[in-house]
Amino acid sequence: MADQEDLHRRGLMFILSSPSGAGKTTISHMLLTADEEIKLSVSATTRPRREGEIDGIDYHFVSEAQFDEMVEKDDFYEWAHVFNHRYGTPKGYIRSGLKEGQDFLFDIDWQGTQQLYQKDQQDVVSVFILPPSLVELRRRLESRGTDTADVIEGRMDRARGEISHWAEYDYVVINDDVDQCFVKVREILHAERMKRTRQTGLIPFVRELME
Ligand SMILES: Nc1nc2c(ncn2[C@@H]2O[C@H](COP(=O)(O)OP(=O)(O)O)[C@@H](O)[C@H]2O)c(=O)[nH]1
Ligand SMILES: Nc1ncnc2c1ncn2[C@@H]1O[C@H](COP(=O)(O)OP(=O)(O)O)[C@@H](O)[C@H]1O
Repeated sequence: MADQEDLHRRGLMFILSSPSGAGKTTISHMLLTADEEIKLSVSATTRPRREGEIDGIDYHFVSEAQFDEMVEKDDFYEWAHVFNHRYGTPKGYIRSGLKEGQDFLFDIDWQGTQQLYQKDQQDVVSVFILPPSLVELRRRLESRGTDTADVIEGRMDRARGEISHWAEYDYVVINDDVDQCFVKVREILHAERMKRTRQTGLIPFVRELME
């Protein structure tokens, strides 16, 4: 019989993706505040820090040379080019955390999502967040006030391409009202945790019930 250690549920890799500006950072923060059992997988990026972002909390902000070195050392689970910058998920503590049953939230794009699915089918759960319209998407990017007009145009140009990957995700949620969207995302997380195939820790308990 497998020992108790093996019977713990492995952690979930819970992915939120969306076109830029649809609200995944907002929903991620709400989820991380409401649910103490999930931690953010903090990505490394070569993009400049935005006002209000904290190094090591929102991202690990690294230079091009530091990113190159991490790629060479095979330090990433996955990495991708997005908007002229590079973003990657450091393996680091995620690997051991998952083994111990820690759930992680990933705010990554469709390229990263595909790479995680290739590596680890059964622990990945992916959610794609859609904006209610492209007009509203532009309004949100403008109202966020973190990007120049050129950068906003670039993000709008890429939005259609990103949305075209929606069918590769397990779940799709429209972020019209932010509170309603958050509740839906949280319900997905709760339901996925209870999936029978993840409840290996219950095996001894169920055996006892059947005796
Ligand atoms: N593949 C991959 N994508 C990432 C990673 N970290 C962030 N991203 C994605 O990079 C894109 C740009 O992120 P960011 O510059 O923070 O802008 P945002 O779209 O406004 O949140 C988003 O689609 C993120 O989900 C990562 O580690 N890997
Ligand atoms: N449902 C919503 N209704 C109105 N504004 C929203 C909603 N969700 C997010 N926002 C706002 O839109 C902007 C972009 O959201 P953000 O979470 O940064 O998007 P992303 O991480 O997908 O780029 C932010 O200013 C945020 O406060």
